[in-house]
Amino acid sequence: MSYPSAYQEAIESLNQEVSRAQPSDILQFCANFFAQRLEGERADLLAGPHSKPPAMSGSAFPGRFGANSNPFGDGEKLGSAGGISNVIEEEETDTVESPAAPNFSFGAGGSFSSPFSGDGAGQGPPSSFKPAADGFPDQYGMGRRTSVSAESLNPTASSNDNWSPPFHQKTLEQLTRLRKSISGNFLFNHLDDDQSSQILGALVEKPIPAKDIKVITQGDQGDFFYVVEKGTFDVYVNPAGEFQPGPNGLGTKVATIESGGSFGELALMYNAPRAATVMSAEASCLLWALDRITFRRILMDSTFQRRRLYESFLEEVPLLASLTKYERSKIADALETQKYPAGTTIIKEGDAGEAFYLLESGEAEAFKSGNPAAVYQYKKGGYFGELALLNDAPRAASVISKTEVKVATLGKDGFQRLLGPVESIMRRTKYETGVEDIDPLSTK
Ligand SMILES: Nc1ncnc2c1ncn2[C@@H]1O[C@@H]2COP(=O)(O)O[C@H]2[C@H]1O
Repeated sequence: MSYPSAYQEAIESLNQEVSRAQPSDILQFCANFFAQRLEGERADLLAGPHSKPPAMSGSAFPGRFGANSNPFGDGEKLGSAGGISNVIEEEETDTVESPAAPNFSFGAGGSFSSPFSGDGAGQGPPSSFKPAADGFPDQYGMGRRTSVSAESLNPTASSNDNWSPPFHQKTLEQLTRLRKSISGNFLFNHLDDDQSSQILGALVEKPIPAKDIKVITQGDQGDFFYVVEKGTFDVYVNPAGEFQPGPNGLGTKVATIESGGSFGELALMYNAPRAATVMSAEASCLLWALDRITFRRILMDSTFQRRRLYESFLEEVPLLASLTKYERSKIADALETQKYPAGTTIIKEGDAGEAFYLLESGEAEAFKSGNPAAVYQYKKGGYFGELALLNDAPRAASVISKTEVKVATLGKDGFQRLLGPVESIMRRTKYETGVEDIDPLSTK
């Protein structure tokens, strides 16, 4: 008997997924698998003519609450737009619309309807999900979907399939604002021109009119990555692994994200439940939302590689030991590696300071003019170049490579934004001879 090719393709995809995931509850797994494929196709149809149907959106892990159910128990709020449940504000009578829908708007009658159909997703986390002590889930990567869709077979842009990103028309004024918002974001640093214009086309503007709007709810499925154009957002982690109703349901505040920053990448990168709840900290905020598939196809590759590349090295840097794993990943996003042969002047005394350096391998030494002996020695995991940035002063010494070295550099902007929590540790560093003589560390 011959089967329709679409059916054969679907069954093959399911087989691959089952053999990789080895689920214990086969029926639930298959039900979720097909429900989510359907969901992806419908979402795409509703999103308009520019987008092509993804083979599958969402994660295939069986949710504690079953496919398409809301962990907060209000199954009736499930929306069809975006194929996912409404969100977020338990108290709100939300009208559900896909944030990707061109005609997205807030609800009638002046009451806010959450724009985030994607992030109120009904799929709860697997019951084994628990965040680590630092709020960063241990299981990241474990539930990683590796098959099924074109997206996940090859998450990077590839010429051998017919995927193209959604395109949302923008005014010149919107484009100018958008370009400015992403210009300082390290995740967008490594895009070529084509990728940049694809990302600019795919982002959708999302005004957040009020304070305390939950954009992301911990434990939910994630469908969008967000860039902050205006306003601030607070990040909360509940040690139970999900947002819970009640006065302490948010958990502890772990971070604040400001304009130019971004959030919501973890769930998309690792196919994991949302690791934190993210809420507007003031009224009149403005976000740009990027759909999961475009994020995975265009942005994820470099982000993922960069975080992996620096993960183990940054864990061994004593200066960064007090940071959470998440704070270290944000540093990894911003680092650039450079190699220098032995005898290279990496930093020149008296110059203006533009970057901070972590020594990835090799050895280097600091020298001060008039003194032929080295005043400081650097080994793997050491850092230099902080004084000029901390004090807005000229370089206090020259740093010269003693062997071939590999350094990870962090620009001034990243240094100021990401190393705030360890500033006091850097200020405590005692230079044995010379450097502190001309550097007014002690005056701070
Ligand atoms: N300490 C933190 N732990 C986890 N997530 C964080 C933290 N600080 C900020 N976030 C962001 O909060 C987001 C919640 O959704 P995601 O898990 O997709 O991605 C998460 C990160 O982008």
